[in-house]
Amino acid sequence: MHDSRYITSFLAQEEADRVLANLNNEVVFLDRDSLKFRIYGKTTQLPRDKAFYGDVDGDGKYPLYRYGGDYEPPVHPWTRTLREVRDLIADKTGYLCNHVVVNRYIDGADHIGFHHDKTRDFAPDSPVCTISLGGTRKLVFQSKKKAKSKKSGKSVEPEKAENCVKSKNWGKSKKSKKAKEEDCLYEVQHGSLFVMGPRTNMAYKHKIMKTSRPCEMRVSLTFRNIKTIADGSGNIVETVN
Ligand SMILES: O=C(O)CCC(=O)C(=O)O
Ligand SMILES: [Fe+2]
Repeated sequence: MHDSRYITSFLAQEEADRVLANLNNEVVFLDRDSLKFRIYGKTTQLPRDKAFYGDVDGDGKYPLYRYGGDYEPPVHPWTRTLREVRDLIADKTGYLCNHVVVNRYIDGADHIGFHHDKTRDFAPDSPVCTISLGGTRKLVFQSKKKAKSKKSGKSVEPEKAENCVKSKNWGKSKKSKKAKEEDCLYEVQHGSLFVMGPRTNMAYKHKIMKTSRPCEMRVSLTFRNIKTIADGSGNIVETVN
């Protein structure tokens, strides 16, 4: 799909197991109550856990990723394992990231709805590199053009993508009417890397679907290269290009 890539076994099974076990000890997640947000006038808890880590220097300067919430959570210095994975991605793909959002989906009810990533703080043309750990979940893309054309009644062909699996009854049963609206579905599995390019993020919305099937906890590491740097008090001090 456009400029994205899905690499199933970026980390070997044992390596992915070790990374997940280490992160369970190292990462401190924010309280879900601190991440409450308003939707349609109602205050709702975020349906996943989050934590922010990255390049925090000796003076407390850190990469600032304004992702759209009212509250800018603190960015902690890399843990040993997060830095290790960041370095591995840089070695293998050439993408050097200075920031990661760790998402934890405890069960199938935890999810992230359709959205595109806010890019105002991204280094130009940089991708989002996502490592998946734990339970397999469905990552779904829907083209913004198609969502629009649904309103205008015009049809738009979905793009063909490599490694993009379709659900079993994709487009067949009435139940999967929703699936017809989705262009591309990846079953993001333990140890995989999804590189979402800037053009994909611009042309598509993405989500991690809810599921009613039993599923293991999933942790995703969403690495980004952030150009906006803030000081310890949260004031923007520089923009690196
Ligand atoms: O958990 C994932 O793989 C996706 C998370 C995501 O889309 C985001 O944090 O913006
Ligand atoms: Fe996202």
